[in-house]
Amino acid sequence: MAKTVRAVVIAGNGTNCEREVAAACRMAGCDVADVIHIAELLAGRARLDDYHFLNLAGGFLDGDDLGSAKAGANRLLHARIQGSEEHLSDQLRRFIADGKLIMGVCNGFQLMVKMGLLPAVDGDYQAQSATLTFNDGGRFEDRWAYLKVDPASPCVFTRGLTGVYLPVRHGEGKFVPASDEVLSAMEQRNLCVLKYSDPAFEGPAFDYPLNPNGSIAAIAGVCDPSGRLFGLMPHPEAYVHRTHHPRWTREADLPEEGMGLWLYQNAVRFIRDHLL
Ligand SMILES: NC(=O)CC[C@H](N)C(=O)O
Repeated sequence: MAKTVRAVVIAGNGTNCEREVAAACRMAGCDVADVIHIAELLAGRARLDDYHFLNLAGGFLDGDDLGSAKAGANRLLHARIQGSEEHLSDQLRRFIADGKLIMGVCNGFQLMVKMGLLPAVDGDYQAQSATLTFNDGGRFEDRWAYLKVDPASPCVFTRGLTGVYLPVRHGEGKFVPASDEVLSAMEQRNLCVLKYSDPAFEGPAFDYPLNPNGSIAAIAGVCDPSGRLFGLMPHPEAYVHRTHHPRWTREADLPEEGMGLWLYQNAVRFIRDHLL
């Protein structure tokens, strides 16, 4: 296990992007990218402690009943490991305290926000301080979006990036902080990592269609103050190769690697530099 970069993707109860996320992890240089069913973790047959990089994939956890990822958040927060006194949340707290990385995509981002893992402005990873709710348009949005990166953000995953172009596919992508205080604390600490933007990545785009869901302050992705926990509505695992680009047959000069891969490569670089 020594010197190997180990990623895990949690699956089950309605996730549908776990294989793509695992493939992106491997393409970015993870030596291990295991897809583990949540039931395996709860049975104690797999442990978060064995990994450096936890991925929460997109999908429709519990059929979006009660609001996307709400039931899943309760499960991850309160479920006990069978035959033990330990809760899964104990493993999760240890994972964060050990300086490891977590990325939630779409339903995984909704899960992190509803658990309180993001934005966690005060470093309290258990109090929910924002939500992701129904798109302003009232419809599921399936399109590509331009995302401007905050260069001053502590986010590990976006280091060195200016902007990325990625697909979104969600019905509940509107990010809403619990209060103006939460929003201003997030802005002050540069936790609003990704904002929907114009195609040149010049500034945030507040209006539809560039902002597909009416997110407050055009927020598309958020990190915690450490920069090691990150969630975003767009799907980086869906653009890891040139041929995933919607106009790849018409646009010459597209690099071989898709822009989404850059986020995973930054994660691997951080793990090699700090955790091995
Ligand atoms: N692609 C996804 O992960 C979708 C998340 C959630 N089911 C929604 O529609 O908002």
